[in-house]
Amino acid sequence: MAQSLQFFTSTTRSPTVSAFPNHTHYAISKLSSRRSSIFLFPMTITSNYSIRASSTSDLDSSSPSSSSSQVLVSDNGAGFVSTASPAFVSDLSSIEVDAVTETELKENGFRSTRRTKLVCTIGPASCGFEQLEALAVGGMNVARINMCHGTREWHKMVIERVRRLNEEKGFAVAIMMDTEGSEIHMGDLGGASSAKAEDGEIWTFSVRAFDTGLPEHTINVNYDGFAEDVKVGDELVVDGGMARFEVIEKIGPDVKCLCTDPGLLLPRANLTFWRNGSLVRERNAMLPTISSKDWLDIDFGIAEGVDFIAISFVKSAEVIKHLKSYIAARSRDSDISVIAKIESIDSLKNLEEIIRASDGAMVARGDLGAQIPLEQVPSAQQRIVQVCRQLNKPVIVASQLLESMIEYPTPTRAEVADVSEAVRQRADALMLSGESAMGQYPEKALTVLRSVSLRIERWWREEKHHEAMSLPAIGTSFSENISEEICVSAAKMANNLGVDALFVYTKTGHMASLLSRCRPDCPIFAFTTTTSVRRCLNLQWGLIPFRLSFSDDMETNLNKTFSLLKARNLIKSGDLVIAVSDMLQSIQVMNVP
Ligand SMILES: Nc1ncnc2c1ncn2[C@@H]1O[C@H](COP(=O)(O)OP(=O)(O)OP(=O)(O)O)[C@@H](O)[C@H]1O
Ligand SMILES: CC(=O)C(=O)O
Ligand SMILES: [K+]
Ligand SMILES: [Mg+2]
Repeated sequence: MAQSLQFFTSTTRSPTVSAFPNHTHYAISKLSSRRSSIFLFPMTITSNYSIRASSTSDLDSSSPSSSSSQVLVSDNGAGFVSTASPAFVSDLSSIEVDAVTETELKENGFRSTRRTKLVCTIGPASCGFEQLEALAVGGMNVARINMCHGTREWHKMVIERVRRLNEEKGFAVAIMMDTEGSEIHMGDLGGASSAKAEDGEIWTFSVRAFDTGLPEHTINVNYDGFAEDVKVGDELVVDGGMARFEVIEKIGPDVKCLCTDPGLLLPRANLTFWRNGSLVRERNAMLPTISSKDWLDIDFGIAEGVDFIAISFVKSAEVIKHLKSYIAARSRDSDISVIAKIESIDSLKNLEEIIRASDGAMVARGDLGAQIPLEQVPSAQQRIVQVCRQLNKPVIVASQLLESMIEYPTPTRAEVADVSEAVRQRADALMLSGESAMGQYPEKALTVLRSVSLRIERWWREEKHHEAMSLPAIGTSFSENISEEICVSAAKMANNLGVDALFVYTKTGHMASLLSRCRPDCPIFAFTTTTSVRRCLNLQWGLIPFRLSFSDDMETNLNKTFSLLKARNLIKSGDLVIAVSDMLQSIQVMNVP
């Protein structure tokens, strides 16, 4: 027997009626032969099962799906539906789930699926079709391309390969484009993959263009005002401390520097300047967050239909709002999520409003560690992860998670501990940078992220470390508040009853992220109507996104889903499931028939 708790509100409900529970009364009613329900309703119900909660903001009843056949066509993000050929449409009753999820579900059951999502930066070590496929098989949820490196043609090729992989092999890998930003950095070392600066050497940092190759011990700098701004005696820090120099002389566009801390110089490494022990920030403050080159890259990203655009060196919420309206005006049908990279002092100062304005955030520890003392990075990370969770925005922990694996096939114990801590903090996603872009062991590094995530997640569940994080109400309307309450209650019920999975039927994805925010013990099957929403859900903790054409009738949706999932051995009779949806504000508890 199935049981449900339903919340009914009317479209005309006055927003001034505030104390919802005080205005409700309780009734128990039989809905159907196999489902009994508890109604909480603030008004007289005139007919029972046909009433829908239509005041929810997450409901789009104009969606064509409400009249279409209720067929599960989940390819788990692979885009079969939008590109479906007529031949494929005739076979819509099959379920396409990506190979990784399907294997995990079949072999280990619901409870053991990985909750933490994985992002891999793609570079020369991982851009081949087979290499990308190996990463997809290994659990890559999002492929990141960094516009600091490579040509636009190269990025286009990577995007096309990922798309082809999704289409041909049924994966669901989303694409994130990361902007270069306009911080000061070195040039590309004239084609060399690295250069070694030794103690006591004199190097020239110059804004001149060298047509005939770089002279020895010379570094190009991308910022024209560099030679004017810098002062003799300044400390020049490469990549947050990979090497250090002291400015000893200025000669026109050239700045002579003495190497004081030897180290490896990598192409386009970030440069910061310190004067009397403080970071010199005026220079960067004058540069726009989104440079003219970034705008061209953003146009490219929109044209290519990437799923996420990550903005480097965000200083304020304004730039995010500006970009979001720019994207909205240019890409009417696609939903590109904007991720704010937290990697500067200003981004920490304005953290809450930046995150509120964004669709997600990245703890970009590489540059962050060059701007604040290293020992402050862990607490900044914890704060960013917490704020994101509270504001219901996905958060990625990035940089140097497994840095030693660029060269070695096993991580250090300290690196494993760092990954564990990010998983324990319940970040939505972990990111590989150099490890997957140019390291020797991209797949091995991904395997480490995957196995450490699985182990720590399981340990966390077994030990019942339910953190008592208070989740403040974030919705601005009454119906949004109801959705939040439903998700909080459903997640709590799921934990207390030990259910196998939460099901959420959501058109915008919002209900799914509200459930994810609660970090329940069981996985969340998120059924949504569009491929772009589903790919964005790929970044969120614990969500297993499916594409499903569903109706507003939950009974039909559930029966259809059960039979389609059972046919693929993804669920079995007797599994205990809790379902919520944004069509009918209800919590339904049932055993799979
Ligand atoms: N498309 C690419 N082509 C060549 N090398 C790349 C590419 N993408 C990344 N890399 C290499 O991998 C390293 C790490 O990549 P990552 O994306 O973290 O860049 P980053 O330069 O550290 O800058 P950011 O602060 O934007 O992350 C880079 O320093 C570069 O050497
Ligand atoms: C990822 C990134 O941009 C950083 O760590 O600086
Ligand atoms: K970048
Ligand atoms: Mg950075």
